[in-house]
Amino acid sequence: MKILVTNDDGIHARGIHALTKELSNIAELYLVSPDRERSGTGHSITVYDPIKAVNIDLPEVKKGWVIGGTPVDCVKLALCRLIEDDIDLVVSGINHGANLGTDVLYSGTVSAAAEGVVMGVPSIAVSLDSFEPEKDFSIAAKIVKNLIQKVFYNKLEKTNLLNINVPAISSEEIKGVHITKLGVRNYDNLFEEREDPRGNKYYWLGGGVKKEDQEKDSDVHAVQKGYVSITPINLDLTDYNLINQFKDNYTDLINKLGFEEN
Ligand SMILES: Nc1nc2c(ncn2[C@@H]2O[C@H](COP(=O)(O)O)[C@@H](O)[C@H]2O)c(=O)[nH]1
Repeated sequence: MKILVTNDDGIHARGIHALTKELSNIAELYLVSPDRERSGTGHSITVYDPIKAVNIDLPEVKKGWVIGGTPVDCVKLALCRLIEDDIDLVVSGINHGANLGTDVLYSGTVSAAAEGVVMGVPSIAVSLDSFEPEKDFSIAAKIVKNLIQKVFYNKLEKTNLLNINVPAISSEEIKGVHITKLGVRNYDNLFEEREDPRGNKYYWLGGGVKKEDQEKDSDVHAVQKGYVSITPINLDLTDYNLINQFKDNYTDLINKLGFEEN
């Protein structure tokens, strides 16, 4: 099995190295990682700047690159240009901090995995529910390895994206695994206002989670209660209910818009 490993916290983050150390036991690894922290970059790509790619030698990795781009650039560049072999799985993480509920819309970790699915490769995003840089990532890495080896390998369809969140507790304390839906994460979006030496105002996004979702089948609730959360995510954003509403009222809608049907 050939796995492409990436992340959004950058090559110096501990999470990606815990992941490659563990996954190198079950697969041949390729790594493409941003050269610096790219948290919160969502599905952004680099269009108007060149993307620098520098080889990196890592003991657990067949070939590795560090690039001056976003997490999605990493996967796109890897699958379209850098790697000639066929990749069986993209694994993005281990993120420093959970990516639960609506976090996934901002998350470079999840979007890098989503790009794998866009490129036709089954993909997994994995995050640890802790922002402590010295946190032990090995438990989350072992969970991902076991899930790939024992549950998902050869069973993931080409269109599958799994978002995995691991509670930051000991393996003995982890109560099990829940298959969940995306919950709701509301943030108290504290933008700190500051002033530069020339009197120009600038802002820093800070804040934190304001209210956690209490729905029992949500990813937020599972991690809160000490379970590993696995959320299957579909990239089809179409609102089929609304399509049917438009179809049911099509004639009326067209008349209101003043177009004559040809
Ligand atoms: N202060 C806020 N933080 C937010 C908000 N929405 C998401 N987030 C955090 O960003 C990361 C992005 O994920 P990553 O995989 O790119 O690191 C996410 O985990 C949340 O912690 C917000 O509205 N305000």
